[in-house]
Amino acid sequence: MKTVLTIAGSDCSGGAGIQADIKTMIMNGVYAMSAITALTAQNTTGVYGIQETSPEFLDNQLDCIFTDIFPDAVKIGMLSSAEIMHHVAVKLQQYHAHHIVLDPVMISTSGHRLMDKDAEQTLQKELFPLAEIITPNIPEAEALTGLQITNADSMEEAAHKLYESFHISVLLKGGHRINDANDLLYTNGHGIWLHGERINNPNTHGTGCTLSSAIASNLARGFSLEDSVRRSKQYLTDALKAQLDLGHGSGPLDHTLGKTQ
Ligand SMILES: Nc1ncnc2c1ncn2[C@@H]1O[C@H](COP(=O)(O)OP(=O)(O)OP(=O)(O)O)[C@@H](O)[C@H]1O
Ligand SMILES: Cc1ncc(COP(=O)(O)O)c(N)n1
Repeated sequence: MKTVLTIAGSDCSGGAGIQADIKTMIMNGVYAMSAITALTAQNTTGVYGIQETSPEFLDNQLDCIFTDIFPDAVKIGMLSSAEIMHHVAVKLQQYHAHHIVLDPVMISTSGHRLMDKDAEQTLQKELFPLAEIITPNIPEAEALTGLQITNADSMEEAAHKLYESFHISVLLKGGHRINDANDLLYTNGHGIWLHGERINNPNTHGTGCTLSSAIASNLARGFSLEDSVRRSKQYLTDALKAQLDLGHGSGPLDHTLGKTQ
């Protein structure tokens, strides 16, 4: 069985973060492991507290994982501070980790900051160079490029700029636009539009975590980057289509695709 590690924050309500990642990995046919960067107290209505893991304890988790069950791919999610980022970068280099999928989680859907503003530079300088692909949403791509993204052309411009600046593949997610669910994969010097079916479902908590974990799972299983992204987008669409409705806010996905109902 192929193995995947998520380095991310815990969402106690189970919709995003580590919990969404592990559910996704199991459903995408890999063995899931986790190194927890922070505990969050959150639910479908918002984020009510963050307790960061100490950098030394994060090192301890990563050492335990990499010296025993080596991951075939790594997904990186919430990293709340520059210090945590630095420790993750050092360990990933020390162990020659590969197939790294980096979701630059900055602000939750509910509007809460999950990454210190002054950590954005460290993310770009220390972690982007290690990644095979980054998966920003539109607000994150705007923050990273300084461009305003209002349509398909400006999505292409921003993805191209990120690709040129960091020499890595980019999946610019279009979920924040209201009329479609089209994402742009920029790789090997050109953009590929992935046209998605917009599902009428207000419960989208954890879509970004789910997509990046599915991509890491598919890369671990040996699929090409483009195939991994396409398969993952289909999995996410199916999870939205299952129409789970839990909680008082933007609820979680049905990672089982309706199979347990
Ligand atoms: N209503 C929807 N129907 C179909 N696909 C969707 C819908 N909303 C979002 N998506 C898809 O979900 C994925 C994540 O997109 P989005 O831009 O929402 O990322 P995100 O903001 O990082 O997610 P998160 O909500 O976890 O922060 C993309 O593939 C996007 O196209
Ligand atoms: C621990 C953790 N990681 C990531 C997210 C982003 O997910 P979303 O934007 O769907 O709230 C989150 N809310 N919590």
